[in-house]
Amino acid sequence: MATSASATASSSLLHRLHDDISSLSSSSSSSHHRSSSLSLLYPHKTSPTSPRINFSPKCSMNPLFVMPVEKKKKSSLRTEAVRQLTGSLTKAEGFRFAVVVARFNEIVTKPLLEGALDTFKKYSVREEDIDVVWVPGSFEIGLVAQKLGQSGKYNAILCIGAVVRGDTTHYDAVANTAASGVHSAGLNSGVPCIFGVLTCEDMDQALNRAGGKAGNKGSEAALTAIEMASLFEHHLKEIAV
Ligand SMILES: Nc1c(NC[C@H](O)[C@H](O)[C@H](O)CO)[nH]c(=O)[nH]c1=O
Ligand SMILES: CC(=O)[C@@H](O)COP(=O)(O)O
Repeated sequence: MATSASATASSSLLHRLHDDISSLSSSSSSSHHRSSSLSLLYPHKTSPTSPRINFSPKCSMNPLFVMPVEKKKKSSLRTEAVRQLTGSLTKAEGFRFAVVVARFNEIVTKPLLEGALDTFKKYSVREEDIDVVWVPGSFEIGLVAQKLGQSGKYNAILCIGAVVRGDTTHYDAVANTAASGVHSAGLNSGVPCIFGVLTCEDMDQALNRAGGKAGNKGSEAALTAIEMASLFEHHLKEIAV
């Protein structure tokens, strides 16, 4: 509640304000201007020429009136503060990576690998912290990725291959197995295994994604490896398995 001294101070302030407005309204030319200018000051006014001022402490016009802040209702759907965890791309120095790369379609997988290594270097990953392991084809990637993940030596495993459709349904077996193999390696080892294996209808599609007009998917996969390594190292390591 306002004290009597402050109530007196506020009422003289409001009177002065009222006098100013009266002089304003008598000098203003158009009733519209008058009512609009008054409405800015007296949003609850009852008429343009005789604004009503309520000195009640509960009145919003009283300068001592404190608008009650509606107590934020806690929703069962949301907490007060939502934590958001994400991996950083700026703290890659010191991370260790293994790269499993298929030799099949080497004309494609070699530039994919080079794109990945360039990206690791750009993000300060040391050369001595990268091991490259060659396998015959994409079908073999999953098993080797899991073995490397289970070694506990790496922050992430990057898997690179190029599966290109031929005349038979062999493509489906290799592509599907490569994908499920890399996925299982991550789940079984608990180490991020990144799927950088192209699955393409023809060689043009593959070359376009190995440094051609569609970019370099090996480089993109290396960025994913860095982000996942950071997420696990900086945010998920303490979480009990
Ligand atoms: N056709 C492709 C293959 N085929 C080979 C398999 O990956 C595997 O090495 C073989 O079946 C023996 O187990 N591999 C690719 O990476 N890309 C292809 O297009
Ligand atoms: C993905 C494959 O295995 C494929 O390249 C093999 O070619 P094809 O189906 O003509 O034997």
